[in-house]
Amino acid sequence: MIVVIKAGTPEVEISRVCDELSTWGLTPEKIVGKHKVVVGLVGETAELDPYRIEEISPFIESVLRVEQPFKRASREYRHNEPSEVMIPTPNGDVYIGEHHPIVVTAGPCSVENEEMIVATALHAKKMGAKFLRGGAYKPRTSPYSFQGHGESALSLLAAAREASGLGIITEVMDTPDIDKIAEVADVLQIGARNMQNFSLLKQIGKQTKPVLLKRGMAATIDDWLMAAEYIMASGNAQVILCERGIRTFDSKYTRNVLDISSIPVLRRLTHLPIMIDPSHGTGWAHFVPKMALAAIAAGTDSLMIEVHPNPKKALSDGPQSLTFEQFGELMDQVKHMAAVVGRGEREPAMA
Ligand SMILES: O=C[C@H](O)[C@H](O)COP(=O)(O)O
Ligand SMILES: C=C(OP(=O)(O)O)C(=O)O
Repeated sequence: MIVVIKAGTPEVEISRVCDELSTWGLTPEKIVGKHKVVVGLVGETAELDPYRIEEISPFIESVLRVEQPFKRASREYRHNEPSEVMIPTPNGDVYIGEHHPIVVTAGPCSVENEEMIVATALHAKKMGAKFLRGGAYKPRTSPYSFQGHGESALSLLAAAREASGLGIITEVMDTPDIDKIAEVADVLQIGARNMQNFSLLKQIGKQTKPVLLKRGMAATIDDWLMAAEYIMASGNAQVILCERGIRTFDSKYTRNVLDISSIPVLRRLTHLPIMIDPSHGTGWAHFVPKMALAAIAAGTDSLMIEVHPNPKKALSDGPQSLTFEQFGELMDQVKHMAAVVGRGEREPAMA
């Protein structure tokens, strides 16, 4: 349920409404949007009569039911206003959300050594990316495949952050690793394979860094939004949803099927920001640029692109990684497409 507060209502009156609703055994959450303040209500609201709530205060405009099972993640919960995630990085605060320029995250699948991760970070920065991606802990299909360098790769990510000023996005696979990864990462990634690891979701929701939640390869959009709900219900509302391709009957030409239609669907269902990963989505470097541009045209807020100094020698995901040169070309196209849809970098205002 949400309580829509009238414009211009004094703070003290909003607090009074929240205090009263707390005494009813509900958890009120004040959400300040660009146009409205709403109070989200979580708890046993099924039997509650909205008119009884409206009677609490003359400052209440309306009381609406949230019909979706994912309450906090639903678009209704913010009265149709998109949320944004703000991430402080050494190069400045980066916003990901519907009213902001397209943000690009780039980097290798795995952190292999200091030289390659720093070189990739510097190139990504030069081309306009805002985040460096790279796995220290790698979820691999085969136990015999390279599993990532683990903890020692975290200090290499820290070195790349320092050299480039880019924010770091890296995956957490296991609950005991959360704190040490959060010391280095600006955004914690939950990978496709862990999207429904509920104990991990609950723990990641208890820490304060933003979370990139990848869609499970066989997850419906409702499953995915319920996974986001787990994180939000544990206290962390800074969730970005990342579509990375789903499994279908046809895996002959692409590794996964990138569900571009999830973008407008998510827009309708949720206020959360969206990222698209065409690298895992297609599995082939050749297809990545077209799908990246299609994702911008369809309304994504951000992209995740795998880039490697020498994809042929990559320890993981080489075939889907762009070379530096290919990434530079793609970034030129991204800038054009972003401008076409009104999501280009804003020019600094003239003095
Ligand atoms: O991003 C890297 C993943 O670990 C990789 O895509 C897993 O794939 P694989 O282990 O099936 O090769
Ligand atoms: C493992 C990764 O991706 P996914 O979870 O989407 O397979 C990754 O981005 O490193």
